[in-house]
Amino acid sequence: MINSIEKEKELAAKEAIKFINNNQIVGLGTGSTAAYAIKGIGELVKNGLKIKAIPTSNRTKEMAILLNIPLIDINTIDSIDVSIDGADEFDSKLNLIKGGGGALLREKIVASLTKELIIIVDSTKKVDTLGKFKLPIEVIPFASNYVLKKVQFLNGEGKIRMLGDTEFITDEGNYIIDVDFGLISDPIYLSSKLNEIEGIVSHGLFIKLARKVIMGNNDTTISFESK
Ligand SMILES: O=C[C@H](O)[C@H](O)[C@H](O)COP(=O)(O)O
Repeated sequence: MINSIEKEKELAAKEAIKFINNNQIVGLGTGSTAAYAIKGIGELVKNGLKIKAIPTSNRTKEMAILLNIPLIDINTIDSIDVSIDGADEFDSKLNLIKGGGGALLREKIVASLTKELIIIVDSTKKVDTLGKFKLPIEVIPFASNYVLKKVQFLNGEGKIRMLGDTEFITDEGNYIIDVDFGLISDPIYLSSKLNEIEGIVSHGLFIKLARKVIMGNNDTTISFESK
């Protein structure tokens, strides 16, 4: 089982990197599936592909440096041509839950700047309705208790993510609250309500950002395109 899931991730990644062209600015996602794409991009660069990349986390940055993938400062560009990233869940409208690895804030900024966001997943990530995966919400530490209380009014039961005995700290120095909202029948509404809460820096609902989801499915891949 484990191996077939890894195979699906790798197949999806291999398919996605075919959409990268010379001289593009490329967003590099975070997580175990995105790592396959980064490895593949490293190979392409070794073989002469000319790109400049923007990593979505410190982990991804380290990996890109090890693979000699040239990087560019996000604050010097106006848009990103293509980004390849993973997801924790996706639905038929290509709305996503992201942030299982805690990188959602930079990922969402990169996704928002991207012309073509390609999401790569294994077949366990496809759902009819988002919400089985607890929604990661990035909060400034000062507001964590306030946000925990506020999400209760939206029927969310949250817990601060821990790493052993201490709070998990994101690349931007924040906490993550993982919130169980039950099944999310209206992700657009929930997203807008969460955007109104002071202290939330970002949340893992990615609405209408993905252009394409490439899902590994046994020995092949299936592509879902946004309408
Ligand atoms: O914060 C992490 C990211 O949103 C990941 O892309 C997401 O959690 C999926 O990760 P994986 O490919 O390891 O399942």
